[in-house]
Amino acid sequence: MGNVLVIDDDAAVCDALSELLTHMGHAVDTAMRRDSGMEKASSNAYDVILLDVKMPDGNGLDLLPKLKSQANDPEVIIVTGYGTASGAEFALKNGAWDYLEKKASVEDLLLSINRALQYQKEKQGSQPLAPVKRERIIGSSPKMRPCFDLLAQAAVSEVNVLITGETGTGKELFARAIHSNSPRAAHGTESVVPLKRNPRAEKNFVVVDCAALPETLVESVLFGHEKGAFTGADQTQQGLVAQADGGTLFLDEVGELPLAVQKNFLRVLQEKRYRPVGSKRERESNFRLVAATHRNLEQLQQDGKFRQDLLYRLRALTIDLPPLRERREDIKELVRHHTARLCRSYKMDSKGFDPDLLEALMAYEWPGNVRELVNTIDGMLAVAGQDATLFPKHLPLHIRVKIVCNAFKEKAQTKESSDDHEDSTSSSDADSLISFKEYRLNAEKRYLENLMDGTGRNIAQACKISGISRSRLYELLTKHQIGESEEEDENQQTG
Ligand SMILES: Nc1ncnc2c1ncn2[C@@H]1O[C@H](COP(=O)(O)OP(=O)(O)OP(=O)(O)O)[C@@H](O)[C@H]1O
Repeated sequence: MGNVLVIDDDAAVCDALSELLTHMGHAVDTAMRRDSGMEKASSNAYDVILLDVKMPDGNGLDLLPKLKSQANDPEVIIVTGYGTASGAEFALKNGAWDYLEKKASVEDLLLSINRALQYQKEKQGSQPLAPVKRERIIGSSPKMRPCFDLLAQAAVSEVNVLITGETGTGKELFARAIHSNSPRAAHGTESVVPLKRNPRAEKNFVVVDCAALPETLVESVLFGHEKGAFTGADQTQQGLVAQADGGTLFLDEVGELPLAVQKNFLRVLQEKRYRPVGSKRERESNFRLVAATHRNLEQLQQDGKFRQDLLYRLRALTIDLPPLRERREDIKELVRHHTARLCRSYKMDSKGFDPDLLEALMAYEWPGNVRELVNTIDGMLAVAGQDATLFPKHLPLHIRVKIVCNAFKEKAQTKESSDDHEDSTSSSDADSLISFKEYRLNAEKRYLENLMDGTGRNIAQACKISGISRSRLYELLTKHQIGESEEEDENQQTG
């Protein structure tokens, strides 16, 4: 029998589930708030947790990654009165066992609980997977944990793996780690074709950048060609599929593979046989496939740009890497790791970090994810030179401006919501309310002041960031009596 925790703010639901599950022989605890639920989950090893979504102290779904990162990895079943497709997607992507509506039948709920308990029992009895070599992959946040679990599973099996995630989230890093943790790396041989033909090939991990394949040469690059197969083919050439024999073929940006090639490649994937261009004979290649994309392959398939049968084949095991903004806890470790690495490679002394800088890096959204962070550190090291400590002033201007503007927006939002709150609680304050026009003017002035401070009063930069034309910006600055930099003034007068 299992240990179950019910987190639900409705006392009647807690009582009914507690009675039902206790009657079935399970040990049941209940919590009516998120914080007390989290406290209980941290100090007890539950097998299954039933989690409500709308709680008085916040959204229950936000607890999911933390609950899943508990040492015993409990199964979490979301039981909500307000089911939505996006809620269900979020829940499943974050490791929930199931997503049920409160109006579901008791039988459905019990079935889900029993299956989760059975899975937990079998998991406890099975051999744990050997820990994987992390290589240079940094990340200990709850969002990264399921990714490392899947990496471990992928390393010990031969299934095709699809790695998804925004640009710069570490897809290639994961693909390399799957290969180097697999038996294929241990038995790896040097590629027969000189590595300079494919600088990203190491041992028998072979990278195919589908976005960079010239359309007319795709087949030849992948499958090779015979001498004289086409104009310019003055010697027989081995393709990347042949190079990956005995190893791993990494199809990066697989969404860009031309439709015509997708059909051929599917056959190669199924049969592990290919025919070089101009050859009558088929050859064998025992490669293992790992593919990656930042695009939505399902959408591409619906738009007729990606074959459904290939999609089904590719995603036997999918690892979805989270964007950096969803795992900000990892930023400090990433900064330390990459700064130390870059300093070593530039033969520089290592750097210290001003606490304000780390805070600023944690506050930024990082649309280019870890790659953008690494490039930013690289740029900061160049600007800092021999300075022993990195400060926010070493950050690129566009990042400093974004951080300042975001902070301002947040402040404005907090103020707005506290104003709303005051409106709803106090009608006697009506005298102090201002017109919408006045409110908008104040907000406009605050935005401009912030923009000018953030850009160091640089008009060109301010226009670029705000999207406001130069003449309109001058007009607004004059209206609100805000000064721009003298240098810009002079340029304007002489220009
Ligand atoms: N978890 C991580 N730990 C340490 N470094 C990372 C991590 N994720 C990404 N990086 C670094 O970020 C950069 C980009 O990583 P990578 O090329 O693997 O991303 P990607 O998702 O394949 O990008 P793209 O979709 O643009 O090809 C590399 O310098 C890599 O070392």
